[in-house]
Amino acid sequence: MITLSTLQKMKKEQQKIAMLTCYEASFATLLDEAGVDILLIGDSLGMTVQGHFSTLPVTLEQMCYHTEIVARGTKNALVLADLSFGSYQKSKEQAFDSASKLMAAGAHMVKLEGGSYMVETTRFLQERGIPVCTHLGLTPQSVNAFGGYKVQGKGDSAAKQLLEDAKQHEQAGAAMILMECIPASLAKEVTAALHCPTIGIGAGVDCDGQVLVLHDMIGIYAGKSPKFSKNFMEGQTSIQGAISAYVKAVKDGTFPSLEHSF
Ligand SMILES: Nc1nc(=O)c2c([nH]1)NC[C@@H]1CN(c3ccc(C(=O)N[C@@H](CCC(=O)O)C(=O)O)cc3)CN21
Ligand SMILES: CC(C)C(=O)C(=O)O
Ligand SMILES: [Mg+2]
Repeated sequence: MITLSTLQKMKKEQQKIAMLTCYEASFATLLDEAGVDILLIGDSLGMTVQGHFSTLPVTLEQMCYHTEIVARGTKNALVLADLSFGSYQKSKEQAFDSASKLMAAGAHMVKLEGGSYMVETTRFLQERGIPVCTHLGLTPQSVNAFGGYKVQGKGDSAAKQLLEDAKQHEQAGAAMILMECIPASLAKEVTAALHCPTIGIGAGVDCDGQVLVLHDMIGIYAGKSPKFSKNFMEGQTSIQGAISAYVKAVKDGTFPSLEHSF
């Protein structure tokens, strides 16, 4: 079983962490058996499974349902679940109520999106026994504020702010930091500055681990996949083969290459 201490050990020993999104039991078993370290029940299911244009319409009840059916198919991997939009931003108490439901559904850790204003929420959950992953950079629940899915952390002051946010969340007890769609050089700097593991998506090869959306990496997403994702079905004859190729590419540091980075 992968636990928090496994992940810390992997960072220390420079073994890369392979993570994928997963929304249901059959894929959970397949990914688990292929050696994926962390299964993320991402609110991206609003786009991949439900066909919405953003992650905003996803409800906490839906996240709990998907967490339950992923957890049921998982033996070894760590199960990480996204807090849905509106289920944690109001107060740290609201966040605890929502996170506790995801934990009861089978999550081992919850992920929240946010910068400095979320630090006290991270602390509140962590102190109450809920491991937290903080998602920084392109936080998709803020797509309307960003004006689109755009690269974040560009320029000195944005980079400095992101590094500061990461350090503050770590100090507040975050077990892991996930960085999305930021310059590779910044993600490298953050990874070196932290003791906890970092996971990147569109954040370059120097994070402690990588994540992709499952539907992008097997080439079945109906919308347009981001530039940083890669279709691992190319050259493979089965989904199992594609998943194994992804795990291997993350572990040996050949994914992401420069064409999948910013
Ligand atoms: N299928 C899918 N894959 C994802 O990676 C993903 C989701 N859905 N849903 C939730 C968020 C949204 N994400 C996205 C979506 C689009 C871009 C995108 O199109 N980015 C531009 C770069 C823009 C720029 O250069 O500033 C690109 O061309 O990739 C990025 C992240 C990542 N997440
Ligand atoms: C893109 C990943 C990191 C995510 O948050 C999701 O799948 O919802
Ligand atoms: Mg998400």
